[in-house]
Amino acid sequence: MSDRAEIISIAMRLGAAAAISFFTVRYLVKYLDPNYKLNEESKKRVTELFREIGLDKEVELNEHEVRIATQFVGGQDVGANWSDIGGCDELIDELKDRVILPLTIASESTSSLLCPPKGILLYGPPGCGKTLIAKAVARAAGCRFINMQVSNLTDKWYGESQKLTAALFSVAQKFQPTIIFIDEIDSFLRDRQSHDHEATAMMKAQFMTLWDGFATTNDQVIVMGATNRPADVDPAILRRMAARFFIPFPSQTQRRQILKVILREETLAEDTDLEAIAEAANGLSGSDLKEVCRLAVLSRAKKTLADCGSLRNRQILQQSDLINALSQYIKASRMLVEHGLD
Ligand SMILES: Nc1ncnc2c1ncn2[C@@H]1O[C@H](COP(=O)(O)OP(=O)(O)OP(=O)(O)O)[C@@H](O)[C@H]1O
Repeated sequence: MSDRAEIISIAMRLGAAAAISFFTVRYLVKYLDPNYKLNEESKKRVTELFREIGLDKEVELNEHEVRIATQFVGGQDVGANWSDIGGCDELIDELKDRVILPLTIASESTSSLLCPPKGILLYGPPGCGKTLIAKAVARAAGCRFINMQVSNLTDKWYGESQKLTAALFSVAQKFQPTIIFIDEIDSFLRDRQSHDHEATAMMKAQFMTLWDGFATTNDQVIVMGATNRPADVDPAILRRMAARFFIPFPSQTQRRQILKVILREETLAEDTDLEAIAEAANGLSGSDLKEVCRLAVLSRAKKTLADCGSLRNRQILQQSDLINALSQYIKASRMLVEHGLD
């Protein structure tokens, strides 16, 4: 074989070896990376979500930031409006003064005392509208809303949780103004305990350090937590959430207002007495009232179907529909208590 042919043959063998190595390494990286599939799915979800939210700015995100960005609330969910909330007028006024106003004037204000609080705690019994109110605040203030599921910050691989926690704050900063909402903050940032797993303890410490970092800048990133058990929240966290709002069980007047909001798109019979329903619904939360209304509308739909064969001519919701739904709901709740499930 001539020298030339030999050189070509060596070059071809080297090329083939390089190609095989390249594809082998690529294959190994792809299938040995435990988060490969998750990262690919996250990228797709984020692209879709950003389109929904109207986020068209080109921002570089690393793989951890992409996973966090899937927690942005978009589409239907982001729609909470003040008018979707019943019976909380005083609270809404307070939120407008203490949170929305500072957020909207932040860019023109020269005093650091005018900046919005970096931590907000919404506390009170379950189902009384904490999440609803948090979303409405984000919407009114024109903020991005990250509904942080704590499980998304915990990763079984060493060091990943810290990278995800760092990504949470960097994503929030890149898309500010942002509200990071953490439901049941007591279960994540609960009183630090000696038996906390080392990685969990490190993540909590890092969370607080990053949060403190934001507290001293002009970045508009707010951590908003909700809890039914404020006494279980780590005191260090409580101290960082200087703005606290109590959302209690609604009073009778508030229950009537909530019913009015929930039923605003229904046609009610003229003699409907929401005050009487509100009185009989003593002790129920906003979420309970929503279920009562759903049951009432459902039973009316069933009657319409039986009478007319279709829902095209929907019948008017009667007081009796609401009364029956309420007693059905209360009866079921009592059974839950009797069976020790509530
Ligand atoms: N004040 C209210 N006005 C209108 N609807 C309400 C109100 N409070 C609760 N609801 C209804 O109940 C649902 C559940 O409320 P939400 O999830 O905000 O309660 P929560 O206090 O965050 O509960 P949890 O502590 O269990 O997370 C809401 O989506 C809404 O439909």
